[in-house]
Amino acid sequence: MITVDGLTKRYGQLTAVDEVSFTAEPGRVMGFLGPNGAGKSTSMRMMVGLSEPTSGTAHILGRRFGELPNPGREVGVLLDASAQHGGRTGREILSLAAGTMGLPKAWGDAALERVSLTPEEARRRVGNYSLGMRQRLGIAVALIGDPDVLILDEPANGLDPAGIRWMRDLLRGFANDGGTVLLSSHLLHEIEVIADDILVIGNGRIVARGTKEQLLTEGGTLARSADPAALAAALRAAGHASKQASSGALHTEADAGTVGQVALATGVALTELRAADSTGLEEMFLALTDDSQRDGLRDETDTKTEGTAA
Ligand SMILES: Nc1ncnc2c1ncn2[C@@H]1O[C@H](COP(=O)(O)OP(=O)(O)OP(=O)(O)O)[C@@H](O)[C@H]1O
Repeated sequence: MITVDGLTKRYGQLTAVDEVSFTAEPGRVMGFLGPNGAGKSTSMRMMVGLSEPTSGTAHILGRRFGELPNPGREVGVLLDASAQHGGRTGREILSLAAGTMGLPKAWGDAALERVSLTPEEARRRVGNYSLGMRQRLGIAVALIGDPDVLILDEPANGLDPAGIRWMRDLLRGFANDGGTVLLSSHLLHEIEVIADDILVIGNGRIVARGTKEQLLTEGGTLARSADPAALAAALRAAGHASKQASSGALHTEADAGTVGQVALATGVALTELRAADSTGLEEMFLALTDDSQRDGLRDETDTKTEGTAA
């Protein structure tokens, strides 16, 4: 479990992380989503003791990172896959990590296997690795101590779609075995594929949180019809706001059943009716992060959209 309470980091006038609080639960994968510069890396660095918070606390399994006796046995961390020494082989890097944690060398081989790096690849120098291979090696280093918690900053960076699916399965298995996963990304699709719970950060503040299902449901409904203006008016009369999405379809918070009933009663033929799913989540993500980036909104606290899980 990871418990973060009021975590704040100021650099001079800039508040990079502003009163961030959440709990990441065992058995679940939490995605930490936000645009570039939103404060994800700074938050994670504070969680693992690489940066001192201005205020607030972060606990992993009930203790500050610095209080963990052998941190790599409790929490696996990947902050920057390019940070490994390019002149070393993958196997050497894992041997060093095993040595630091006081683990048998064989644990390095087990970690390599878990991330599907072959023995031949492990004998190559990291300087010759693709970005995706470096990410796999970084995850192997995070996993080597058999920790209960994983904190991964942009681990899907450089992975192709098959690689992202592989990572989803790996993290799903880790969580199913009772582990806690926190991973960041600035790409909605990655988080949508991998995470159970989503925490959205914009301009240092949490702007939305909830299970993926909650946030998808909050994405509303998309309806395409022969007469969008008439459908929009009928929805409005029934108490449901709508707006034209970029695709031309109407986007409304009403559920699909309600939209169907309204269309039937109004005599407007529907040509498409579906949950807005990722389109809705994307629009929400863009709107929320745009809002949080705008000057003047930084001091408002009532712009949050809250689900229940985080
Ligand atoms: N050491 C530092 N000194 C001053 N400002 C910093 C420092 N580290 C980060 N920042 C600023 O804090 C803000 C948050 O940066 P952070 O790296 O946490 O964002 P991020 O969400 O991880 O972004 P990205 O997706 O681009 O990695 C940015 O405005 C960044 O410029």
